[in-house]
Order: sequence, then structure tokens, then C-alpha cells
Amino acid sequence: MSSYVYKTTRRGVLLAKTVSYQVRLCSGNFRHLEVLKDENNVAIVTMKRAPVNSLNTELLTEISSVLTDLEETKCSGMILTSFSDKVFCSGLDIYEIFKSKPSAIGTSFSTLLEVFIKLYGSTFPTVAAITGHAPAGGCVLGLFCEYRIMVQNFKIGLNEDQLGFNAPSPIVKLMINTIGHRNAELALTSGRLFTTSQALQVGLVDEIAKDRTEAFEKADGFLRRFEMIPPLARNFTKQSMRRALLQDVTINREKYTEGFVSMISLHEVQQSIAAYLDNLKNKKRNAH
Ligand SMILES: CCCCCCCC/C=C\CC(=O)SCCNC(=O)CCNC(=O)[C@H](O)C(C)(C)COP(=O)(O)OP(=O)(O)OC[C@H]1O[C@@H](n2cnc3c(N)ncnc32)[C@H](O)[C@@H]1OP(=O)(O)O
Repeated sequence: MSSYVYKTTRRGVLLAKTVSYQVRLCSGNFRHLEVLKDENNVAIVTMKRAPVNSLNTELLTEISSVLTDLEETKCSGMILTSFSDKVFCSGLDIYEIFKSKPSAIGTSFSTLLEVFIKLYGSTFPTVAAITGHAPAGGCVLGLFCEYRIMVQNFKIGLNEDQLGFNAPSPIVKLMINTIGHRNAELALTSGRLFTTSQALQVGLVDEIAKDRTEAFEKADGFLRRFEMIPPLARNFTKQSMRRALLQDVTINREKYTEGFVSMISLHEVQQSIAAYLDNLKNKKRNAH
């Protein structure tokens, strides 16, 4: 697995080969995350759960705990990225929702909602540097951030319908807020995965990068936009734009979790997930 080092430039971060100025966050000891901060208090959070950053409860809990830490240490911005140059995040760990106990499915989903509340509602600006594919929960993580920069020639989208279940309503709303009702309906009902350039066209991502380095330069550029904006004003505006969805998920977290568990536990849904997994394995076999 590659280990990346980030070099500080002006107020942001650039991928670099040499060790430099940044400080490693000491407050957490993470198995699946690397968290670096530059001298301007910008955090680079790199998911590194090989091979494809599938979101199991452990990784989600680590993300949640980093977000708490970043709030407490008054972080001035965050870049969320992946160790991989092929996959940003492959979504929820399918093996935690396939043939699993309802309690395990519930814990995984409820932790995802906790991440939503902290990431979508963060006081600091957030940007996803999407260095590879981002299906389902991978796209969801990107949507929780304020801005998405995606490396060319990958796929992103909410393909839940392909797995046999529907995307819960908060994420449908978030998708509508991002790409509009018509595009969201067409995309969600077919479980569509967009190529990077299609995603840009529809507004699912904000910028395209040719590679990881450019994605970081652009992420840095996004965070620098706020240098002259008083953080308090920025945050009030952000919270007012996001309040309705945040309140809904905060108040109804248990209800949404129960709904997700019931849906995933249905026999037909489990059968669809099994077929989807077979298909994934066959694709891999045929590729070799
Ligand atoms: C307000 C908030 C509301 C939130 C609502 C959220 C609603 C629910 C959200 C999400 C649901 C989900 O995320 S379900 C998961 C859906 N994920 C996918 O459909 C992705 C499936 N994977 C792929 O398409 C591909 O693996 C890939 C494009 C991501 C990578 O392809 P690549 O060719 O590089 O790698 P492989 O396919 O060979 O995979 C390698 C290895 O990883 C295993 N794998 C892949 N994805 C997952 C996964 N999601 N969970 C667990 N494991 C996964 C794959 O089986 C391979 O394993 P083996 O090497 O053992 O065969």
C-alpha cells in the first residue's frame, strides 16, 4: 500500500515526495485512517482500508471520531481522500449488510448517520478529493462534503437500486439538492453510475482533476476561497442551508436505522445482494 506524504504550500497542501512541515494528529490511533494537519490547521484525512475502503463500522467509527477531534481543535478545513488511485470508497461494507444480524446492520447504518451529522454539519469547510471510483456509500461520503473534485475516468453514483434496495430519503434529498429533481430521479431509479465527466456535467462533482496531485491543488484552491471570509459568518450560512436535513436525521436517526434494517433484512433484498456479489465476482474472474 502506498503511503503518501503531503507538503504544505502557502495555505494548503500538495502531494509531495519529501517529508515536510505537517504534524500528525496525536489524539487518535487509527487503523484505517491517516490524519495529517498542516500549520494552517487544515486536515487531510486519508481512508486506507485496503483494498477498496469499504465502510465497515470500524472505519465509520474512526471517521466519526476524527470529525469530533477536528471540531474540538478548531480545524480550518478538511480534505477527505483515499490511499488508492483506483477507488475512493466502495460504499458500505457489503459483508456487514449481507447475511448479517439486524443489530450489525443497524450499527453500521447508524454510524453512517453519525458521520453524516458530523461531516455535513461540520463548522469547517470540507472537500472530497475523489481519487477513484465512488459507488453508493462512496458517493454518499462525497455528498456529505461541501465540494467534490474527482480524478478523470472513474465512476460515481448512487447504485443502490442495482443491489435491490432503495436509497433512504435523506440521501435522496441530498442528491436532489445537488443535481436537481429530474436528474436525481433518473439516476436513482436506474442505480446509475456516472463517469467523471458525466458527473461534472450534471453537477454531482464540482471539478475534474487529471490526477491526485491536481485534485489536491484544486482542493487547496477551494479551501483558500474562504481565507478572507470570516469563519463565523461562513458557518452560520452553511448551517442555515443545511439545518433542515441535519435536524431531520438527528431527530429521526433511530427511525431511519430501523427502516434500513427492515429493508435490508427482506429475503428478496438479501437475494438481490447475493446476485450482485456473484456478478461482481464473475466480472473479476472474466477480467483475468
Ligand atoms: C443522510 C445519510 C443517509 C445515508 C444513506 C445511505 C444509504 C446506503 C448507502 C450505501 C449502500 C452501499 O454502499 S452498499 C455497497 C455498494 N457498493 C458497491 O456497489 C460497490 C461494489 N464494488 C465495486 O463496484 C468494485 O469493487 C469497485 C469499482 C469499487 C472496485 O473495483 P476493483 O476492480 O478495483 O476491485 P474488485 O471489484 O476486484 O474488489 C476488490 C475486493 O473488494 C471487495 N469489495 C468491493 N466492494 C466492496 C464492498 N462495498 N464491500 C465489501 N467488499 C467489497 C470485492 O469483493 C473484492 O474482494 P475479493 O478480492 O475478496 O474478491
